[in-house]
Amino acid sequence: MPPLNLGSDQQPRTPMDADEAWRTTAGRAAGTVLFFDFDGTLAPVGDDPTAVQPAPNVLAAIEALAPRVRRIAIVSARPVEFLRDRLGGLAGVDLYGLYGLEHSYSGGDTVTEPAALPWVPTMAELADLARAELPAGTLVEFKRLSVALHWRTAPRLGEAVQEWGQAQADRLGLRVQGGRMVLELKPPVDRDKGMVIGELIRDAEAAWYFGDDVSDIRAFAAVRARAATDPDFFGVCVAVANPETGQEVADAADLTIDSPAALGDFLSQASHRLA
Ligand SMILES: O=P(O)(O)OC[C@H]1O[C@H](O[C@H]2O[C@H](CO)[C@@H](O)[C@H](O)[C@H]2O)[C@H](O)[C@@H](O)[C@@H]1O
Repeated sequence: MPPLNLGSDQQPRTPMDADEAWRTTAGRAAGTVLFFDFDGTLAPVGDDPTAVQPAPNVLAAIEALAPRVRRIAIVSARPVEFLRDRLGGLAGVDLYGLYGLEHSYSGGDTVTEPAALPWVPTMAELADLARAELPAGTLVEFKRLSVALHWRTAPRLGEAVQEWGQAQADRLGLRVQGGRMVLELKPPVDRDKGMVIGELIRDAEAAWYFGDDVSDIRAFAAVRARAATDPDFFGVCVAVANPETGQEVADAADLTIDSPAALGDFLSQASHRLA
């Protein structure tokens, strides 16, 4: 598949220069939505998924941007409660967890997609089975409505873990989502980052999406699709570089930023442009 930003019907009208892009956004800031993935975008990746924290400067930058745009949302594969814990101090930011199977608007209660709830017991059993059957070195992350199988600290296990995960998905009728040294098993419920973004930008005038991994490419595609049908809509897709799946993501983006810390600097500068 050609990179999304080179497809003949999806050619971005986005200026590739970030200064120009923020100037264009400033003219429609009240109709602008900013979306951020969490792991690898706001937070640097580490060995232990429970230990990661946002890069020091990103939360302050998002806080400064929030009053200047219509809406800010975090769209992640993490549960909403995890995001709330890590981003707790951020007022007025919407959280979409588990690829949109959960959400919380502006600090409100967490709402779960009803169609996913019957899958909780299956996921719990699957996590137990993974812990029992997968070789030592695999990290099993149970997220209530999904199970992530990690091999970051034991890269040699990647192939075996993916084979096991795919076999379980086939057996149980689950969906799989690949990522950075991780395979995730999810309920067969139609919800992904692209669907979330597509719904949230229906009446927006501009949107920026910042992401680092392959699941974020669907979100980029939703921004592109909106731009393709509305010449007045202004969409920008930004990749945060990663050494694993990053090339594919960068190929689909308008801009690439080096790291979560660099994203913090980029957003701080942006908040001055939207002032
Ligand atoms: O949608 P995201 O917010 O980007 O979440 C994607 C996955 O992120 C986490 O895994 C990744 O980050 C870990 C911590 O840095 C790292 O150890 C792992 O190798 C990465 O794949 C999270 O643990 C997963 O559940 C998410 O699916």
